[in-house]
Amino acid sequence: MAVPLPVRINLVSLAFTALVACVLTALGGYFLYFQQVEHAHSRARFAAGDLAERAGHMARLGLRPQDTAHFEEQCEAVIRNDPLLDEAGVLDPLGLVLHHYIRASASSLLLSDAFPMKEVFSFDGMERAEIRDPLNGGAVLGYTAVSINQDMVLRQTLRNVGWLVICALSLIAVGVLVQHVVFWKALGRPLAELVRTADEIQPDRLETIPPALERPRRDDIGRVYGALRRLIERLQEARFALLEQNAMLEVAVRLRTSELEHVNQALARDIERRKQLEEELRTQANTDALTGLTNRAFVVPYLEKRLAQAHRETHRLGLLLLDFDGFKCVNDTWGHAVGDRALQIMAQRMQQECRASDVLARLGGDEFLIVLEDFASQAEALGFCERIAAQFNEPVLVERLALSLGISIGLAIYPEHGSTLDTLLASADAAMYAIKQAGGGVALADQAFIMRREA
Ligand SMILES: Nc1nc2c(ncn2[C@@H]2O[C@H](COP(=O)(O)OP(=O)(O)OP(=O)(O)O)[C@@H](O)[C@H]2O)c(=O)[nH]1
Repeated sequence: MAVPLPVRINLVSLAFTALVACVLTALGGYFLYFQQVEHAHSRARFAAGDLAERAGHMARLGLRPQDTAHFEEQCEAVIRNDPLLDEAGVLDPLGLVLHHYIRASASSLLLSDAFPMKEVFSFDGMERAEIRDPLNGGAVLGYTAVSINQDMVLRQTLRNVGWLVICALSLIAVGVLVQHVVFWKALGRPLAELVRTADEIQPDRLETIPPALERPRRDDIGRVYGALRRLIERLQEARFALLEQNAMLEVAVRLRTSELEHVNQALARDIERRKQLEEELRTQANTDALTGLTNRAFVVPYLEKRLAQAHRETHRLGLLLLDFDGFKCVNDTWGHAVGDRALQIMAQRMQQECRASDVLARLGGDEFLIVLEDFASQAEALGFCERIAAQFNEPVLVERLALSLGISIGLAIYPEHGSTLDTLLASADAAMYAIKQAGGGVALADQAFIMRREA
């Protein structure tokens, strides 16, 4: 779980304050100890001086230190009156201990004959004074020495340090409390509110600024609130612009879609028209405009295909070449329009005579061609030719005119009269020409003629 920022700040601050307090307490303890030591030394100096001065007075009265036991009491009084002192003594000029008192609880005995004189003068825990003889020009009569109570110095120092620590801890506790209150009010609560407010911001609820951000604040948090408010305002603007753009985009897409639909429809119509046109063109290309029959362009490739199939399937195929007789005369006598109409009527008659499997084509002028299929014999094919020719027995009625037309038909049969389109056409043409010379009718191709051409 994340620790809130104010608590973290407090913890860091607490750790730092504790560190500072520890350092200050250590320095204070060190200082207190030396103060205490210095105080004990000054007490020892004073006691040693006092003892030496009393000994001087005694010497003025003619009593030397070694002559009176009064100094025993003096030494005891000094030690009893001051707990900071441990031991007091009077020594002769050579360092021999004349009078001496040591506290019962003292840890070690310093002033004894075993304690050398030079140690007395150099030992750090002891203060000394000279006993001067006022009657003898201040000659040295001996020495006084007072040692300090090290244990007591330490105990008192520790006691003082203890108080110091208590004071420091109390100060830290108060400081932390104050800090916590200050940080929570100045930072924690506003930050928590800021986080809650930021969490509540939703894209669809940007219309109103959260009330917490409207409250005026003059501190740094207030600046953060202001920044968040400005951010929301910019988001509002951006969202509004986005909605506008979306709406415009939707309209543009709708327009474009409808445009595309129109274009698509127009394109579909175009394609359909083009297909129809192509179909018409194909039909036109393969159709004779006057009679509506298929034309030469269609029938020649068709004939080639049927010939190939007949070759594969080994069946017969009939080819009829037809040419009107006396048609020029109709044109010349009654005009081209009457000739046209006669051509149309005769084409219709011939077509009616054909079966679905037969193909009638106009090659041009008054020349026609029929592809004949499904016949069992030459006689059957010739019978078909006769029926076609019989259509010309009836006069052709055009604009109250009864026109008489003849027909010459040359019949060539695959494979008897030719195995290729050219030879079949030539056979049929020769037969048709021959019968025309004979005055019209139906003629079967001459096999001998064919043999000659193919040879
Ligand atoms: N009305 C009309 N006449 C055409 C058309 N195409 C060709 N012709 C005419 O048809 C005639 C055909 O000539 P021919 O075959 O010599 O006429 P014909 O009188 O039948 O002579 P033969 O075939 O020898 O019996 C010509 O006068 C052409 O000008 C057409 O589309 N319409």
